[in-house]
Amino acid sequence: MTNEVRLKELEKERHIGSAGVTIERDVPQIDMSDFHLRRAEISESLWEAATDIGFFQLINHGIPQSLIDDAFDRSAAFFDLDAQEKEKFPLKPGTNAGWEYKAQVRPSTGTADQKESYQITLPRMANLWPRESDVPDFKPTMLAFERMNWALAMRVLSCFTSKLGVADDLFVEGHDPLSPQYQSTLRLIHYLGMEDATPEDFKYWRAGAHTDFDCLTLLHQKQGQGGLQVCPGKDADGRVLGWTDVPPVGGVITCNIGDMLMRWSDDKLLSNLHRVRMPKPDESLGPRYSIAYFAQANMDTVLQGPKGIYEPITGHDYIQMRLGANFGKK
Ligand SMILES: O=C(O)CCC(=O)C(=O)O
Ligand SMILES: [Fe+2]
Repeated sequence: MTNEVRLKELEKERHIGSAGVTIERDVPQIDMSDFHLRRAEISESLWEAATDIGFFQLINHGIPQSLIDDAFDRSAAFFDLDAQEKEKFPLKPGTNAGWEYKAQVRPSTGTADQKESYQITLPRMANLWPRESDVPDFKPTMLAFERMNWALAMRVLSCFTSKLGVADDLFVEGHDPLSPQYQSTLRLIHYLGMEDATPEDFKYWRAGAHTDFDCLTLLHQKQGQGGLQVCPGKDADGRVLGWTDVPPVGGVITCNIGDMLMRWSDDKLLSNLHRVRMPKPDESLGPRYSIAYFAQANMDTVLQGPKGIYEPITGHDYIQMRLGANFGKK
């Protein structure tokens, strides 16, 4: 990979760690019901959002609420295990699989996110699943949830193909879940409760400002557990344009375009900054749980935009470059 590639995406993350101002903006809601009948209309709305703010929320998306609830419930049960139990499933740098505690340092802030996470990247899960007796139903719930998120992500991505002028099945082929090269990730996240925190602790971020590495992120939030803020870019002088709170509504899936798709679309689809702030004094200080599915093109997928303005890069090389900058690999 060239130095320009390395610099462009990573530079975007630097110098953006400060609090900034808050601005109210609409994050478009897109109704996915009757998808096959309404495909053209849905595709228009998705394109409009993805080429503008880069964020949108899906409603009537087809993932059953009972499965979302089960996934959050099993996630909390996993994080409730003692640290020495969770340490049996360590995240190995560069793998996006396993458990980490305050290990992700964002280039924008230089400090670790105040969270723990457990990541599921299916071909890399040997010895990383908790036992059935420790967290009953964890694996079957997560396998079902992972696959439904994949299917929804592919549905959304397929809506971009005709406008981009690429093959209808480009993204589905490029994220083939049956391939050993599959590297999309389901990440369970637990932001630590702040009930016993000191004023000093509030100087950190639950998740520092960043853009995602992937093609498309599907983020599940819990009703009332807010903090996610998005920023649609910078002005001509490189100042961020202000942060917008994304209301946490249960069952609604907040989506954003990631850097991999921005590059693959020759910068047509926009990957924008976001972060998770600490609760304010009048907000709940309790823990926050979220679950993100990151659709990341398979390791052997070659990312090359239709106009070819960037040099081709494999999914493998792209993700490794970004993981190295966040988890201190290499
Ligand atoms: O937990 C959230 O609301 C956002 C998480 C996020 O942006 C990420 O993990 O990339
Ligand atoms: Fe993110």
